[in-house]
Amino acid sequence: MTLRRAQGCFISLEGGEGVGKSTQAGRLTDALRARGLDVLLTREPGGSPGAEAIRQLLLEGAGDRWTPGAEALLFAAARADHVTKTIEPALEAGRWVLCDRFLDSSRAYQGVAGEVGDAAIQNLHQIGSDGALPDRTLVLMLSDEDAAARAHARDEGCPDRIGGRDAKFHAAVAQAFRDFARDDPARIRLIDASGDEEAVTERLLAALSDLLS
Ligand SMILES: Nc1ncnc2c1ncn2[C@@H]1O[C@H](COP(=O)(O)OP(=O)(O)OP(=O)(O)O)[C@@H](O)[C@H]1O
Ligand SMILES: Cc1cn([C@H]2C[C@H](O)[C@@H](COP(=O)(O)O)O2)c(=O)[nH]c1=O
Repeated sequence: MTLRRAQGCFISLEGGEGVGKSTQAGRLTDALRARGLDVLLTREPGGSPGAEAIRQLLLEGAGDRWTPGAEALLFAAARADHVTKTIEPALEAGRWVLCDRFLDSSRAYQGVAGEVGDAAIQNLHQIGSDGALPDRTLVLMLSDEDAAARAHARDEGCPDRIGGRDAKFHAAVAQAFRDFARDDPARIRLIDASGDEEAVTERLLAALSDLLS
């Protein structure tokens, strides 16, 4: 489903742990605002009061706190609240929405790496959020080693419930994002996340050039 909007665009930033999404979400928001756009920066899980409460349930506690299916349902419930309360109203008001993670994180983490299955994740998204999709999804890609080093340095060795999963899980997440981009090149673009922050922001802007003209 295409979300109703006056003139705004819905952009999601995706990728594995530590690739620089949150850093680039802030930088890209500034760059788009400097072009005169009214941008709402939001994130998942979270982005509305209800979804932020669910974020705590998802990211805190023991690794086995939820079954894979329960985890997928919680992400879908948080997303449904976020889409209804935050994303849709902003797009209807003609704003741009930049979202740090969205559906493709559930497809990669729960659907593929967590083995719930892509079709099941898409079904939950249809039920919860009417299948709403971004206009463009930019996936930051970094070698598994460099991403793990960045995340480790940032977290000081104390990752959250999902970030702390093993290297095999995170490699499966990264491969899933590559596969999604191959299967849906019109929406999903892979972006090289290596090098300095400014260079990465320029690559992201280049991947939005058709939407900015
Ligand atoms: N281009 C870059 N070069 C070097 N370090 C970077 C770069 N971009 C971000 N970092 C650093 O890497 C760490 C991870 O960045 P950030 O938190 O933005 O990643 P993320 O993709 O949002 O991670 P997560 O999904 O795990 O929250 C931070 O300490 C950040 O300062
Ligand atoms: C939206 C979404 C997120 N996750 C995971 C990915 C990360 O480990 C955390 C979010 O932490 P961040 O520092 O805000 O990136 O949650 C997931 O497994 N499934 C999802 O749908």
